[in-house]
Amino acid sequence: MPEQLIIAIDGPSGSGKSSVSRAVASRLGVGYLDTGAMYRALTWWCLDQGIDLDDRDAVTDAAGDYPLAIGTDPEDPVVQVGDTDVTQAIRTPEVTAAVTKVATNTDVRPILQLAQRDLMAAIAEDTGGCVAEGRDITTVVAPDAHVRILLTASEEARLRRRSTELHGHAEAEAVAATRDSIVKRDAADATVSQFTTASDGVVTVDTSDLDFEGSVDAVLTVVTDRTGRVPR
Ligand SMILES: Nc1ncnc2c1ncn2[C@@H]1O[C@H](COP(=O)(O)OP(=O)(O)O)[C@@H](O)[C@H]1O
Ligand SMILES: Nc1ccn([C@H]2C[C@H](O)[C@@H](COP(=O)(O)OP(=O)(O)O)O2)c(=O)n1
Repeated sequence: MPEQLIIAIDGPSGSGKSSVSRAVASRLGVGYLDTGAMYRALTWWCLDQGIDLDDRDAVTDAAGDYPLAIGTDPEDPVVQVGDTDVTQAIRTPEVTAAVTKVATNTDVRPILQLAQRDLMAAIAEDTGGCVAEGRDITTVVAPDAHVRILLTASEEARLRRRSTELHGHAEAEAVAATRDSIVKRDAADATVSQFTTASDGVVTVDTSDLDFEGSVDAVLTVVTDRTGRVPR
């Protein structure tokens, strides 16, 4: 059994990465890293500072020195930039619409990827492990993780979940309003990361027909099979 348990989870928007990863980290008693929140917080910072997201160099400079403090407690992952708590602000439709410009800036990515590796090591040192989730964790940030999972779900299920989360229901109008933020963003994000099919050694967990607890259990089963670690 590895002393420090590193778990990498990738997948498209709405597959359940954040919520499932948090629950998995809690059940294993280890820390959590939401790498998407780092791209979102950088986007929020650029918008707040009046940095033009089309100015690749300016955004790259910001990536190197934005004052991010990311919470790694899976029960309460607070995100702060400077003195501002941006936990909610980074989930607004404005940031969601803009984040792809930052995430597809190929000069920004290596800077955040390096920061993510350092954070994962620090979290593992502190808590005995780390569950990190995003789009390129299994392939680029932590290809040596003890457990690597691609969390997927059908487009229909992902639209239904996000629509319910944002609008309280999944009626046709709400699903249509959600479509761009899922489908278009995934297509753009997929140009810089490989999260639509599993790379060698990455286990696919399809949650289309699972409820939330079922998804958590499916991931924990992979963890136990691979590492012998039994959740609490
Ligand atoms: N297996 C599941 N069944 C039903 N709802 C789920 C499932 N997994 C996640 N959800 C819900 O779907 C929404 C999107 O999940 P989230 O974790 O934000 O996905 P991602 O981080 O992949 O974008 C959340 O409201 C979450 O509670
Ligand atoms: N490791 C990562 C994590 C997120 N991203 C991108 C992909 C998304 O458009 C944004 C925000 O990611 P986030 O996981 O918060 O997005 P969703 O909530 O799943 O829709 O950042 C990335 O390119 N690489």
